Amino acid sequence: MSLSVLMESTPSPILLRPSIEPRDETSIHFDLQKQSALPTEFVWPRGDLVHTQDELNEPLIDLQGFVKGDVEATAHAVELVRTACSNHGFFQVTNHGVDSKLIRDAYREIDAVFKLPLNKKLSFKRKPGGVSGYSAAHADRYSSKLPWKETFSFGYRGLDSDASVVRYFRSALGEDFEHTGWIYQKYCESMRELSLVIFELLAVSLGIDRFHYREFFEDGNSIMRCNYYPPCNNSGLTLGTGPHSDPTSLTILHQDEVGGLEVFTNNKWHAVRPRQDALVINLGDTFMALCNGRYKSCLHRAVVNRERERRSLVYFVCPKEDKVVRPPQDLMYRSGETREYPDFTWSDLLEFTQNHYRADVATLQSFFPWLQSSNQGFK
Ligand SMILES: C=C1C[C@]23C[C@H]1CC[C@H]2[C@]1(C)CCC[C@@](C)(C(=O)O)[C@H]1[C@@H]3C(=O)O
Ligand SMILES: O=C(O)CCC(=O)C(=O)O
Ligand SMILES: [Fe+2]
Repeated sequence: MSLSVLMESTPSPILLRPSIEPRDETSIHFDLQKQSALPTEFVWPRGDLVHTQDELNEPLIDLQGFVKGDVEATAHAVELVRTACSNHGFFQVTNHGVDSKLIRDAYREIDAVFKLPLNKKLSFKRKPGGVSGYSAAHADRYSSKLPWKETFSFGYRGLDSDASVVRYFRSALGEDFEHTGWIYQKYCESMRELSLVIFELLAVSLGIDRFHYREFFEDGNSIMRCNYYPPCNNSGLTLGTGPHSDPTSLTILHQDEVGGLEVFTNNKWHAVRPRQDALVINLGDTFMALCNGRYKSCLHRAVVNRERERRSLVYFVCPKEDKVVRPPQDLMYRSGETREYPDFTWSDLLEFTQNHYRADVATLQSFFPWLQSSNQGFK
């Protein structure tokens, strides 16, 4: 579906409330776990709330054969990835090598964080312009279409010899959460390992050097985000996460058994079936630029429900901030393609999404004019 048509059917990108000075904190936090009526700030436009009964027909890719170098299994995985990524950029992987006990431990630990009293959670709230910390519905950043969710995010530097995740948990939440820090240190290390395998699979499917993307991301700095979606009395009027494509490169998401992740493709929303033994993989805007638009970064959202809380663990893979994002030469020469996107850095796109623009369906289209006008990038 062309972006312009998509744009008509989804809300125009909204700009943030001027992010120079967030409003007075005391007036903008919501305790979603104690909310009875739905505040108007959480009501979304009707066009964003279209309900779906359809399920996404994304492939379930068994990684075991690919990792072992089995020729037939690799050919099968490559074909499934190529088709899915050319269409909507979503697929699920099994035999991914991430310990199922580690995933269970990660949910148990983050449940304890989200169950803390609101004033304790606000003691480690996200600082303006930053990524790490707690947020209640992003109410300090936006003044309308607030997402019905609490989030807790932190950065993860690959090749992390100094256990920075543990140090962050200890400094932000206190000694009592050091154990939680170790669980997420291990979780992020597992996510990084899996992401590098996925990048090899993507490179093979694009017919380029198998290690190209692996080497590009090896020293990357990623973002771990835990989403907590409380039950909502008026779940049909709000969204847990609004329609967007991820500005990042690759997303590795585990959703609990409740379900709620939906993908917009073929002009309709499609639910992604929860599979506790699988991980959902989707491409982000930065990877779309890294493959010159061959593969799609796709619009998706998260819906909520009246009865059950829902959680998702989302690992966003990002390159080192200052690396220039451009597609590999041999992807361009072989097919004689012209460039779809100008050079940029993740540092500039992250700055744009954190301080100037709310990531939605048109983030890249809005980013490049900003980049040019604000003389960012190559100073
Ligand atoms: C770089 C990022 C910005 C967001 C977190 C990561 C990748 C996904 C982005 C996000 C989830 C897209 C929807 C809007 C958003 C504001 C959210 O609902 O959380 C986005 C994240 C963010 O800006 O914090
Ligand atoms: O919670 C989900 O299933 C989706 C969340 C998401 O898309 C995001 O955090 O970028
Ligand atoms: Fe997303």
